[in-house]
Amino acid sequence: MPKKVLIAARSFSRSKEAKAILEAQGYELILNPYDRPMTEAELVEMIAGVDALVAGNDDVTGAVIAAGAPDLKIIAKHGVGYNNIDVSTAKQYGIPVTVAPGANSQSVAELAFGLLLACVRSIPQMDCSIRAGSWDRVTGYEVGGKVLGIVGMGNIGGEVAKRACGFNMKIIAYDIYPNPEFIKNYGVTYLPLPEVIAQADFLSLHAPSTPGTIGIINRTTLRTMKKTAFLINTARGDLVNEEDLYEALSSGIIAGAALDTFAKEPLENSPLLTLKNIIVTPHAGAATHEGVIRTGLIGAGEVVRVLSGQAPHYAVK
Ligand SMILES: NC(=O)C1=CN([C@@H]2O[C@H](COP(=O)(O)OP(=O)(O)OC[C@H]3O[C@@H](n4cnc5c(N)ncnc54)[C@H](O)[C@@H]3O)[C@@H](O)[C@H]2O)C=CC1
Ligand SMILES: O=C(O)CCC(=O)C(=O)O
Repeated sequence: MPKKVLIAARSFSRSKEAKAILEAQGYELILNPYDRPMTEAELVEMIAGVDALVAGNDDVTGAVIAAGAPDLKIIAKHGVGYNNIDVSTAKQYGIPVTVAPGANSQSVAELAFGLLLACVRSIPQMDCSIRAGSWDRVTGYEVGGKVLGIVGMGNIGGEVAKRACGFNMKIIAYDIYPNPEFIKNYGVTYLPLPEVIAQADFLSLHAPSTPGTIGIINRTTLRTMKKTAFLINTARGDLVNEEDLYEALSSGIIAGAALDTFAKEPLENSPLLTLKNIIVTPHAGAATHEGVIRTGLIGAGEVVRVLSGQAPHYAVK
């Protein structure tokens, strides 16, 4: 009987390089039949008898893991943010959860920077306006000399800081573990979170979703931001209270925002979509050809290692 790998992560299933590694082992690949992340119920229905699960942003709950045990030997996250996976239940069943550290950092950092520039120069708004028959120029702002605040200075935050140096920005950051390399290489100044939020002209979020970060951008903290500031969130939607952000954007508390991630995805019928000073993308930070290949190769390698009895390289602790 061939070993079975359920590939819920749609990016992985489109990566012939990653799939080839699994196919070379003779595994049977079962693909996510939906054109979106899988729900708990859908995963529970398909997980029985599966040896490995490659998960994207699918709902890998305790019920899914319980339904997969004892056959399920590994959950390989196609990416880095594993807040959608019930790691503690996986641990109880002795199932390692692996990630692909750094594999998509460049892709996400480039999108974050693209969003930052799109916000401050109103790029999507001007594109829309020309298509509607007008030739109005929006006067924006330069980013050189402005303060970029980064919350979560890890792999992605570091890549964002590297790019900000090229734009001659002043970089301030908050992280629970300051990294001296970022101070040395990119001139990052670490500050307490309230100071980063208050001083930033652009506030870019790159921390994981944890009990310590959920809701860090809320009514109270938004009111401490500059009125001219822009918020960029390519981390996780639940870092931002969306109702409070709507209020802040519609009443001029901050100038604008760009969001790639949302509390509930896909984003549907959100009041945020009625605002002109917001740009949204569909959790596409990691969606580049290069990033998907790197991420898939790491995930496939982890699956092969575990299914052949070896320890994974990048298991979540
Ligand atoms: N939009 C997208 O497609 C993607 C989004 N992401 C999100 O970005 C996040 C960051 O990714 P990486 O930089 O690769 O992870 P990383 O683990 O390299 O960096 C995360 C950083 O956040 C810091 N951190 C943890 N808790 C914190 C707290 N309470 N306050 C401040 N800092 C805290 C850590 O010390 C670390 O330096 C992921 O967890 C994921 O949620 C990641 C990849 C793609
Ligand atoms: O789109 C993906 O593959 C997941 C990207 C992501 O959010 C992550 O790596 O945490």
